[in-house]
Amino acid sequence: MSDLAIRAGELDAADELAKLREQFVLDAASDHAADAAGVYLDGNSLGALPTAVPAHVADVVAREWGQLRIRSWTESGWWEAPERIGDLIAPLVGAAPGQIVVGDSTSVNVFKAVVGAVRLAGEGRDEILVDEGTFPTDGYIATSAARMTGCTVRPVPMDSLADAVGPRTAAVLINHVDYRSGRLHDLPALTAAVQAAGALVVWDLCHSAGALPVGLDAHGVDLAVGCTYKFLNGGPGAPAYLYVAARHQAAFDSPLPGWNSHVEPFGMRPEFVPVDGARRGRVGTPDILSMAALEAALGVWDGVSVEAVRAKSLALTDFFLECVQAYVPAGRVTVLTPLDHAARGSQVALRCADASAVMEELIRRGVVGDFRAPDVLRFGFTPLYLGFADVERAARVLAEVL
Ligand SMILES: Cc1ncc(COP(=O)(O)O)c(C=O)c1O
Ligand SMILES: Nc1c(O)cccc1C(=O)C[C@H](N)C(=O)O
Repeated sequence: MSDLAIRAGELDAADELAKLREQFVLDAASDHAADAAGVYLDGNSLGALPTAVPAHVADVVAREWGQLRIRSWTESGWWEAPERIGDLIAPLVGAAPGQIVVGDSTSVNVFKAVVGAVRLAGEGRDEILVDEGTFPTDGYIATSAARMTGCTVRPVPMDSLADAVGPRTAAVLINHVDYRSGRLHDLPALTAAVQAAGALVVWDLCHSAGALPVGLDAHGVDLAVGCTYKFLNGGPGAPAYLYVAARHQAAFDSPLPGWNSHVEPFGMRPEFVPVDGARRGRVGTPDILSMAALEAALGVWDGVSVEAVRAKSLALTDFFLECVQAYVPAGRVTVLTPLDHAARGSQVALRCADASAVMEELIRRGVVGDFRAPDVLRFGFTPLYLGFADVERAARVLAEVL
């Protein structure tokens, strides 16, 4: 056994979060090659299945839908689900209750948040800034939102964002963690810089929520969105969420007012009168079955602190980098993810020739990460269910493949 494999065993033995792995379904019916136990490093794309989910979803289907039918909207708490589940996510992103509503996709919530931010910014501001490396959907939607609000959209490199924001800027849309490189952007400093110029900031938390502390309230963020199928393990297509800071809620003017965000949904009135609070971010009927899976998945967080998860995430990525350096032939990969903890999310991205073929072979051998064009191997680290032995094994298999 190598020194690193021995160290991995010691680190796992000392890991306070190691027990949480039992709350996930991992490797039960895996069909990967028998000589390599599976390592799931793609929780930054689709989190693993929490064991509590199937029974809860089955109950919602069989009893709440099957037997109670329409009564479940009131008797099973279906109607309140978007805000109730929003309040379960709130502590994970540092928000007080009453500011997060769950529903729709991240893309749709980006639209609500960006148009909402431009409207909140008021007259005389006609520019939306987006971070240059943004996940594509955010850029597409910001561009469309700009067309619809009479704004122009300007992609800016993150290092010059604080200088780029100015008196014409209405809103700035930033990915908290860059999906490709894993770089963590400085939310407190950038929020302050945007607001000092009189603009509003919208943070996309897809790659940070559930992996590291966000501190939405503490840092005075205006609006935020995120998905729940990555580090929150809500399942494929799980509903996303929208955060509107309490101080903006009364003036938040959603571009997608629906009957669910009406003050009196069952009044069936022709004119729209928005409801107060987080519910104003709703549009139509909540997707109850997906919400049921998400609600059960969030139970994993009972008694778990995001700070502990962050500490383990950094330890896992540090250890992976150390193993890669020790095992992989020099010069074969380039690390794209910042080494500085303050600038690192919960993934490691490696640039590598033939990255697509390399990832295909890794997956065949049971080490599941993903490939992002043109040449990036991406490995996501979910501290709730990954251990140090997994990490050591993944680096060893990578070296074998390379
Ligand atoms: C940063 C980021 N924003 C948005 C999305 C897209 O979200 P959705 O498919 O929920 O609209 C993703 C991933 O799919 C993402 O990584
Ligand atoms: N949402 C996804 C999907 O429906 C299929 C495959 C991948 C995804 C992803 O989430 C991709 C992810 N946002 C990324 O960072 O690349």
